[in-house]
Amino acid sequence: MTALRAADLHRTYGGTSPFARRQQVTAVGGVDLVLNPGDRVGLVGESGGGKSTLLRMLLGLDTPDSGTVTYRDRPVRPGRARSLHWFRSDVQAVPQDPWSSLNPRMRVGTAVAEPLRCLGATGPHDDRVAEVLRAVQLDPALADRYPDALSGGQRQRIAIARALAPAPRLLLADEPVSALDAAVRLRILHLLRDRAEQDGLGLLLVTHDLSAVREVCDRVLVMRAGEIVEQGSTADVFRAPQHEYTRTLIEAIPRLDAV
Ligand SMILES: Nc1ncnc2c1ncn2[C@@H]1O[C@H](COP(=O)(O)OP(=O)(O)OP(=O)(O)O)[C@@H](O)[C@H]1O
Repeated sequence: MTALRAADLHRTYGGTSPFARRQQVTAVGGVDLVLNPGDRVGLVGESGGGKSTLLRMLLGLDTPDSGTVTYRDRPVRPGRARSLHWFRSDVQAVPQDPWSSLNPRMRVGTAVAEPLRCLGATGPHDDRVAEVLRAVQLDPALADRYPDALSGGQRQRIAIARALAPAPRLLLADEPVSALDAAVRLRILHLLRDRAEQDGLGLLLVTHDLSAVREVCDRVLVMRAGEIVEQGSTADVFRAPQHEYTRTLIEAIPRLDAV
């Protein structure tokens, strides 16, 4: 049984009046995608290509205009939190923006434990919180702090720790290392890769940065203007990119991976 499956997803933004129709943007125009436990899939493309929109539909946060998202053959649709527990306990997300994703009035430890509480796990959760903070190379003592006192890179790692806290089977991460310095970035990418290889976590790494995909993923999807223009094993796509757009992305890889 396939875990997460998207079939022919479409999502357009803009109004339906004759005037507004001219301003419509097709954010996602017919995407198919499959993610199973243990998969390490990179979804790459430039800003505005539709990656975040696709991710929101995969997570049941947005409704496609057409097409379906299923998890273990059950439909995934936006709805009340409780009606999605069956899905959220297996599929977690790392949001793109570590500044807005953390409640400034909630201590870090409470924020990291939040998915556990929401999913009905009985506490105390202190040990699990300390474990996942250590996994993302943060001092567990940060649990007592408020997000305002933390750097962007620390917040980003807290968002990753929080997503890992309920031990999901799949992790959908939107630019999860964009705020990290080069050395920490590599360690976090390797943590994600190890979770996939050793624990069978299925990973969808959404990024504009192909070097991150090369570190972590064995399969890559290249998205442009709402469509997957190329896909294949990471090795093949890097060795012999078929699409001009993929070649441009590969040429743009920053030389940070020498750290
Ligand atoms: N809420 C919205 N209303 C109108 N247009 C939107 C909305 N969200 C996204 N778009 C448009 O849809 C297209 C795809 O955006 P999306 O954020 O999915 O791309 P992306 O590849 O994730 O880019 P980024 O990496 O910058 O997040 C863009 O043209 C964007 O302007």
